[in-house]
Amino acid sequence: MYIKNLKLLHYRNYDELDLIFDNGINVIIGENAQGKTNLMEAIYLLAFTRSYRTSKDKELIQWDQNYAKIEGTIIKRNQQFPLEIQLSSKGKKAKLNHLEQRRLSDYIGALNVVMFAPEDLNLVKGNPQVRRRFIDMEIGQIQPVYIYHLGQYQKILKQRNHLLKSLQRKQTDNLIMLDVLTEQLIEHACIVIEKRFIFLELLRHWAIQIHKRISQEREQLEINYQATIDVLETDNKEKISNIYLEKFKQNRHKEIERGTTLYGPHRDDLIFFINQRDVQKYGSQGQQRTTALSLKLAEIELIKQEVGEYPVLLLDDVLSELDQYRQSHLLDTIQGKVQTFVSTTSVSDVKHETIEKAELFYVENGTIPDQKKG
Ligand SMILES: Nc1ncnc2c1ncn2[C@@H]1O[C@H](COP(=O)(O)OP(=O)(O)OP(=O)(O)O)[C@@H](O)[C@H]1O
Repeated sequence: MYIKNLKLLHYRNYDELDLIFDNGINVIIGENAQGKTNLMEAIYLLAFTRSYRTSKDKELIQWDQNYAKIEGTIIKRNQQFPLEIQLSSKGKKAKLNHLEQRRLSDYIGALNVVMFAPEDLNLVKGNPQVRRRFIDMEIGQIQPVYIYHLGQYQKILKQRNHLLKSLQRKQTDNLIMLDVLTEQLIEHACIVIEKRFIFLELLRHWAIQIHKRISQEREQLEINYQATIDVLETDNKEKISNIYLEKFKQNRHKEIERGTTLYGPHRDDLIFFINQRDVQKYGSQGQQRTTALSLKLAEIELIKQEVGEYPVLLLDDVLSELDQYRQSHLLDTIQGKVQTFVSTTSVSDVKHETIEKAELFYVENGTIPDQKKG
């Protein structure tokens, strides 16, 4: 799939923008603070309805305006799909084929995007939240129903935590309510964890072989899921549910004492091993980068496998962070099959052969003077 055109209105530092893109490589070039990342962010927003930089939609609206609009047409299975996001003080609207989609899960998945930014190099080294976000976003765009279950899980988790806090402070003794919320929580936890296991198996399939290739057959990558309960990836939902039930039963006092939910997918993590050693603890910076790159490339292949088309790739300021070898590997892999947006302050950061074939967009203070108008 690819994005044919993008229109921005009052978005960040873009007053009005109307661009046509190449279905190959598009390079966004500009000095610092001109609007390169804002453009990448707009494409990301079109896919996920939210930014990866802020949770406050208000920040996305141009300072002196009270609404913003992002429109794009995607081409998928040789058909055109218009997408639109409207932001205002009244909230957010997401339209697919000109029709407003009330449920997030009815919109997400229309446009598949894989984002690779310098923060992603932190995927291995960073905190567990970064890795959970990575799997949640990826599963969500392949299987939008996952977003629904995750949303329900988080909603119940919040209620349960609130109740545990009240129990801790002895403001209530409603243990029946705790049982009800625990049961509801487990129901969605099981679906979340089961979908994560399925995703992980697919991710492993691609990431391990890609990592092997980038490391020139020297390194064997392993990816483990670390849960807060003793569970096997082969366990079925019923078994997982029983394990959770038992865990919560045994630790009721501990949870009340701490005033929070101690078990569940919101506390799970991924652990990466190279040649059987924990990469987070023992890996060199290079090995951590190769792991992050392998995961991103695996994601691209996985989406192709599950959705039937390659996603759009956003490389936000990340090429300069990769050495020549890793950059070549990345660009050679995607060339000719994945529509890619590369942002950079200097064309010299991007391989010459790539620049030669790319469409170039020069950004200057929220405008692209030579834009190819849609
Ligand atoms: N809501 C907004 N309204 C108007 N301008 C904004 C808004 N939010 C951010 N900006 C401006 O957008 C610019 C930043 O753009 P962006 O983050 O895309 O920079 P960049 O070109 O990627 O730069 P760098 O190379 O430094 O990352 C800044 O000048 C900032 O002040």
